[in-house]
Amino acid sequence: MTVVLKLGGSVITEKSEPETVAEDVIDRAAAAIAETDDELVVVHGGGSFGHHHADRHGVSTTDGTRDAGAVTDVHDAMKRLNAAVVDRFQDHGVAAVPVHPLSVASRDEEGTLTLPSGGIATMLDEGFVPVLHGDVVVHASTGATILSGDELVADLAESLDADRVGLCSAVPGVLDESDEVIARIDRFDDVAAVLGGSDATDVTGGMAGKVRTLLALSAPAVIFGVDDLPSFLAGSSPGTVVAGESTDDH
Ligand SMILES: Nc1ncnc2c1ncn2[C@@H]1O[C@H](COP(=O)(O)OP(=O)(O)OP(=O)(O)O)[C@@H](O)[C@H]1O
Ligand SMILES: C=C(C)CCOP(=O)(O)O
Repeated sequence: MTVVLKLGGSVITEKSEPETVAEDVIDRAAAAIAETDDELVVVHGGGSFGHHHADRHGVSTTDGTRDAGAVTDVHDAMKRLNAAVVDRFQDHGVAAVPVHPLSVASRDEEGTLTLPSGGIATMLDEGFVPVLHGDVVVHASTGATILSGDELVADLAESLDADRVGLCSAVPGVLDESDEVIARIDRFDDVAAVLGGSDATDVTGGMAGKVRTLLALSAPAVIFGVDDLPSFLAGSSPGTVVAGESTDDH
């Protein structure tokens, strides 16, 4: 079983405080991940590391930069967060290894992502847990733009033919107007009215972007909070199941 798991930047960092890691949350995630026998790819978001640098330099998923210093500001911040995650995972016995998208991924002029996944597949075969992160990537005719962890998840889910996809976020699922968790989303229009951006500085779209991305996948995807991570990794679907029209379980 191949599982792609995103740890939201809002969960693993204190999103309101620049470059602050939520160590307790990373430790809880690591302990849960250490228990799974599945082949697991982890992707993490930017939280208080990537987004404010991107915002400061005016870089988004579509607005690019040709300023190398801006690229390294965003990328280096994400590498610092990635190193913190990988280190703590290894401390818990997880065979985590870092993968930095800037080094391998690119977008064409239309913004379509190419992320070679052969190395990641071999990491899985060899028992490693690749840990990727939202990043800045080169973009034809635009310089470099932001690649969100959510987009990475979607790309990897398809290229690795993942069986399950999970997004662990700061909320227990997608919430309706009464703040109740919506059990299942099949169509964007059914929930568009309750979907907002992110509470914090976030250049990649918050919850609305997440739901749109996940609806396009062929594997069923689940959005849940960190308390439900052990349950997700044990095979359950806590929180909100996002099952698009192309999803296998239809
Ligand atoms: N209907 C909704 N239900 C739940 N959360 C919502 C909703 N609308 C907007 N949000 C916001 O979306 C946020 C989750 O998106 P966000 O992009 O912050 O997540 P993340 O993936 O954890 O972080 P990052 O993008 O840094 O990786 C929630 O914390 C909440 O503020
Ligand atoms: C801002 C950067 C570099 C990462 C964006 O990834 P996300 O937090 O998953 O949206």
